[in-house]
Amino acid sequence: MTKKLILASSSPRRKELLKQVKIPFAFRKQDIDESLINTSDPLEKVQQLSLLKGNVPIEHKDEVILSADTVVSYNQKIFEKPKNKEDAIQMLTALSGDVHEVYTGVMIRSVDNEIVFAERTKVEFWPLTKDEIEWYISTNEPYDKAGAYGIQGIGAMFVKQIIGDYYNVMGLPISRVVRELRKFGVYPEESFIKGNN
Ligand SMILES: Cc1cn([C@H]2C[C@H](O)[C@@H](COP(=O)(O)OP(=O)(O)OP(=O)(O)O)O2)c(=O)[nH]c1=O
Repeated sequence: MTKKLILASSSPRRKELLKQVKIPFAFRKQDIDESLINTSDPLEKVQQLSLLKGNVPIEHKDEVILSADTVVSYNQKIFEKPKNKEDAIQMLTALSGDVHEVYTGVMIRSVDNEIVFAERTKVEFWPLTKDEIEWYISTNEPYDKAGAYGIQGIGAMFVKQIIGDYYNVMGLPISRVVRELRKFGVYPEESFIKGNN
């Protein structure tokens, strides 16, 4: 029997990506205290945060919970969402003309199973001018995004090349997620690949 996916994330990108591959879901979220996680290792951090975010109650035995967390890592520093304009300027100035990594941690949990994993994508930025950074921030695109940019939006113009999953940068490595969800009995609607995993 197909299980019911519950997304424990308010990220519009994650909703969009699940819809893109036609996986139906409902939404359940609770506020978490992100300061509880204080590791400086990005791989550890996104996995621990996805676990914390996914700690919502399972209300029915057929439910499967999905949660995720994304950070940017550059030069031993972790960039989350910028708190203000200065923060965004600092992040984009650091990322300019260099390679950084984007990590997304994912947690999938049912009544009798749980997995946590993370994907890493390398992103290289073209050199950015001060004016370009100022203008970009004035569009307000950076504020709800780790590292102060959106690869899927205006931020696309900064990206020289990537190695790894593009959708991982957007906040959810969707092709891996689809494969892992199959193991939990969650499939795209009217799936022809059901039972074929
Ligand atoms: C680098 C990058 C990040 N992002 C987004 C993905 C995530 O939504 C966000 C990082 O914040 P997260 O804390 O991972 O997620 P969120 O606060 O948006 O949602 P929730 O905690 O409810 O799950 O940055 C992009 O949309 N594009 C990009 O290119």
